[in-house]
Amino acid sequence: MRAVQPGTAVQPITHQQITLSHITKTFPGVIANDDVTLTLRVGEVHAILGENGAGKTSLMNVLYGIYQPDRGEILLDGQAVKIDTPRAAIRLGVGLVPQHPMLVRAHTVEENIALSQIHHKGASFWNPVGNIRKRILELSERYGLKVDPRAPVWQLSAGEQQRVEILKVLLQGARFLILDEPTSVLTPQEVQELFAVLRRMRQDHGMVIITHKLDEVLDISDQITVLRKGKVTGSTPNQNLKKTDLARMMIGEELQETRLTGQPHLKGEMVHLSDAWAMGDRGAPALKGVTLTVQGGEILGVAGVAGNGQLELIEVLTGLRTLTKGQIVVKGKAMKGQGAEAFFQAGIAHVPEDRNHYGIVPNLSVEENLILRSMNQPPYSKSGLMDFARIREYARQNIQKYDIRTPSADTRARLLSGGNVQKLILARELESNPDVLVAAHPTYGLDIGATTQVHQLLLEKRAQGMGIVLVSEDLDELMNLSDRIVVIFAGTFTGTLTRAEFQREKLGLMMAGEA
Ligand SMILES: Nc1ncnc2c1ncn2[C@@H]1O[C@H](COP(=O)(O)OP(=O)(O)OP(=O)(O)O)[C@@H](O)[C@H]1O
Repeated sequence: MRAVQPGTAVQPITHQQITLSHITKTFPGVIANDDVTLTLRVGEVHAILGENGAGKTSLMNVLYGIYQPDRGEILLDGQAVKIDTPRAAIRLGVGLVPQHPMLVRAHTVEENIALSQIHHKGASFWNPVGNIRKRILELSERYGLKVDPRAPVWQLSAGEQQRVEILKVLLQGARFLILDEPTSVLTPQEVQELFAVLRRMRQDHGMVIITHKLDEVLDISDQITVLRKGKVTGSTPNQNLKKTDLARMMIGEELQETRLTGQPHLKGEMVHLSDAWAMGDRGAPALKGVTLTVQGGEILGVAGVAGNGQLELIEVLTGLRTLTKGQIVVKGKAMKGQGAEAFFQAGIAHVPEDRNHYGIVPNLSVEENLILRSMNQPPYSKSGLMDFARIREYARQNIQKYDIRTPSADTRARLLSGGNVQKLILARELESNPDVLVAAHPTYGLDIGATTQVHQLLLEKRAQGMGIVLVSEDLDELMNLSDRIVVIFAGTFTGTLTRAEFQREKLGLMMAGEA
């Protein structure tokens, strides 16, 4: 076998296009992809748009060798190829940039990249890190992928970690890159940096990007393909298109924006947090003396660039993190030192940021996940006996009400598409009728139709007297829905704005700690 230095492709891959041809993929009760044909070309960013559950991720899993199609084939420059494992995909020049970086936090950038090269066909194990550093620097320079090879991963921002993931696949010799919702973990500035990198990479690569954000699709893509219920409903070059055109292609209707109107009907103080201090996971204070009040009947927006303390704030408000100093009072009761269950019993529900780890029990069914909060209580359980007929009816109603697309109530929650998992969590938390909902990025991963539906639900709940803490990085969402917006920066609040004061530039400066 020819000894090849790690990071060097066995042979340079010069293919110009890869085609998914007439792909059909079914799962029990679902046709995820129905006779789909799509071509990725070097020199193009190809966006795939579609509602939650439309089949975008399944199609990419076929391209990356995770799923085997029932019918159809993959053609590389017109020649049929077999991609039956991710390793086969990598060998043929297909790389996947995961949505959430999967790096070893204690290792450096170059160690992580070296690890990813170990399975590279013919790679040499001799001094892998030394060789890789040079290649990283070359690629960083070529595509503007700024990252320090010697930095430990735990010190990197989400955007930097994503760059490491991109470098990983480039060093594996990828010619075609799959980016599944790459902007979901990024700040607006980081999105622009990523797009600048993609524009430079386009000269040598073909890329497919999945995103629900229509502005981003218009900004970055050359070609747009829309999937609906597993089928391609249209494919068009990105020329003279507007957001409304994309919405119509996706859902067959005009885009509607939901906006809060009228004064809030305040129902009194539900939560009072005063001079709250909490430690972050890295052992430094993440919240430094913040004070806030949430009233019933209002939506309090929390704006900030990720990593400025919002995660810790959410955890403090839901009993997942203990205050090191200060007080938290829920409906007049001091709650400091109590756990998440006590907070839930006190009336606080939570839509977590990391839905797969904290939001669902993946191996339980949709029905079991829906009833998780209340299965031991009447009317679903009496004298220790569960009323399965009632539980089934409850699940049926909520699957319908929240439009959770699932083959059945018995389907394991982990088999739902990302957006439908999010709808399931929202259904469970909102139906527990809390006094306060702490919602972290509640529309993250949702298609535009579902986003509108969630916005309407939040406004309805506000009108019914629920207090809502809405943490989001989407300024439009915050400005459309909030009664007040508090801005968090470096663990402190840089100010609170009321609706009349909402202004994008002002919020941006406050988020950067400059106002
Ligand atoms: N391993 C699996 N087993 C059973 N069903 C699956 C599996 N993977 C996907 N599905 C189903 O296939 C359909 C398409 O899902 P997919 O994840 O491809 O949608 P998506 O367009 O990526 O959605 P989202 O925007 O919500 O991420 C869904 O109904 C989903 O439940």
